Amino acid sequence: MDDKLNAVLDLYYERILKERQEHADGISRPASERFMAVGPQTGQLINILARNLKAPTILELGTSFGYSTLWLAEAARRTGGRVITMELEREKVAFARDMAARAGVEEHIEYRIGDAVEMISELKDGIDFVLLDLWKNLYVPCLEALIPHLRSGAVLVADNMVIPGGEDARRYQEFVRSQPGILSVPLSVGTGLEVSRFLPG
Ligand SMILES: C[S@@+](CC[C@H](N)C(=O)[O-])C[C@H]1O[C@@H](n2cnc3c(N)ncnc32)[C@H](O)[C@@H]1O
Repeated sequence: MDDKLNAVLDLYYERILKERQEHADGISRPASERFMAVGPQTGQLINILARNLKAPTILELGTSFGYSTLWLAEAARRTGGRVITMELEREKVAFARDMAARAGVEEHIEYRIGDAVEMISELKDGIDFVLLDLWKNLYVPCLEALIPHLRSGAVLVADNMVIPGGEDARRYQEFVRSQPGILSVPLSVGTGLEVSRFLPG
């Protein structure tokens, strides 16, 4: 991490803490205004995992305001890879773009606006790393759409397995663990992750 990127991550972190405090105080905001960001531990973990890959194509499902994108973009910059990130809300993406430019990593990120489930099927490239962090009922349909695009050795990280957790998270864990060629474990980092690797054959 360089100073420029760290400074932007710190700005996000202030916002993340504020949002958590508002939640604890019972203040509710519409989803369109909420960052719902992964937090620094998960950010660091996805950066470590993605940095271990050679020139990876990294796919992020659920950009929101672009916090996790920065951790992934830093890994892309180091490895000669790139990040494709998908988000429904155009205004969030505009903010994410500005912050990535401030952090100096914008050239490593391609933003795609729309429904990720539909856009996955249009992917032309093989995918080496995936962060699943959109609405939880979409994790299973996203994985179904993703499997034909995964390169051997691809790593998948799914967020929010424990907080908020629930039926959708359990369904995803059962589904990913039952897929041929996928090894998968839960990890108690951040709000609870499922980390999986695609190793067919
Ligand atoms: C938990 S937030 C992502 C947080 C982000 N990964 C971070 O750590 O900064 C989930 C985001 O997924 C987006 N989303 C929900 N359904 C989607 C869909 N079908 N396609 C694309 N994005 C979607 C929401 O608009 C929301 O911004």
